[in-house]
Amino acid sequence: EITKEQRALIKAILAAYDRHQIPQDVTKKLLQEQYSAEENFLLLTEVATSQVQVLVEFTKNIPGFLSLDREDQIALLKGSAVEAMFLRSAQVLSKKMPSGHTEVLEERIRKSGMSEEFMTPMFNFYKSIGELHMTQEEQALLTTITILTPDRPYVKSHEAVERLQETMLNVLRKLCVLQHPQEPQYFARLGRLTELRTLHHYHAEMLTSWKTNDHKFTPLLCEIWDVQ
Ligand SMILES: CC(C)c1onc(-c2c(Cl)cccc2Cl)c1COc1ccc(-c2ccc3c(C(=O)O)c[nH]c3c2)cc1
Repeated sequence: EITKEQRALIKAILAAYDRHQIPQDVTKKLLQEQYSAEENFLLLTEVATSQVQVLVEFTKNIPGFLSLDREDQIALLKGSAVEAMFLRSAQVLSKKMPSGHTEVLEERIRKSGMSEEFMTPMFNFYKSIGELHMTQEEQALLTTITILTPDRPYVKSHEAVERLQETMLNVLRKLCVLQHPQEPQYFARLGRLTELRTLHHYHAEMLTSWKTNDHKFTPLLCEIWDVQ
């Protein structure tokens, strides 16, 4: 029994999630011919930069986000960007996004100069996300919940963020029961995505390994990931 307010919340978040997508002219570049490690890294950097811009716009539309302390808004974005991008790229790689050019994206990630040790956990995560068959609402809510994680570095008003996240978790819990009646454990399985945290940790090492091989990031990625 989802309340009227909760239904309005889902509608607002889903609308924002659908409205803020990477422009076609950026994702189309993934289809171009060159497949060198350098070319793949450059393309992924461009797509990631565009994805961060889209993420910032989406976050501004999360009801309640803009009423948080300004510095906390930045801390939440910086702390969640990698995890939100794992979720988004997972949706693309599990063939949910026709615009994602799934095979090409996977190929470029595998051949972008990232060390082998990150491939296995990363693609295992992609596989487990694919098996969840999340609806668009669940994807949007899960991304929102990831962004509203209170225990990110430098977040000051922990409780304010926790209250917002709790509101979203309550909605997602009810939605899962409604949308996956045959699987009462579904919401708990979504919780298993705490793997996201370990991927976040791997990612920091990935960045260092790319950096040591003199890979350049864009100013926006440097700012959000505190590199260089
Ligand atoms: C700086 C680069 C080298 C990097 O560093 N770590 C990661 C990285 C990696 Cl390699 C994996 C997971 C997370 C990150 Cl940040 C990346 C590349 O990150 C991304 C981010 C986002 C997409 C992505 C999103 C949406 C769509 C989409 C649609 O919406 O229609 C269609 N195609 C999409 C592609 C791909 C790659």
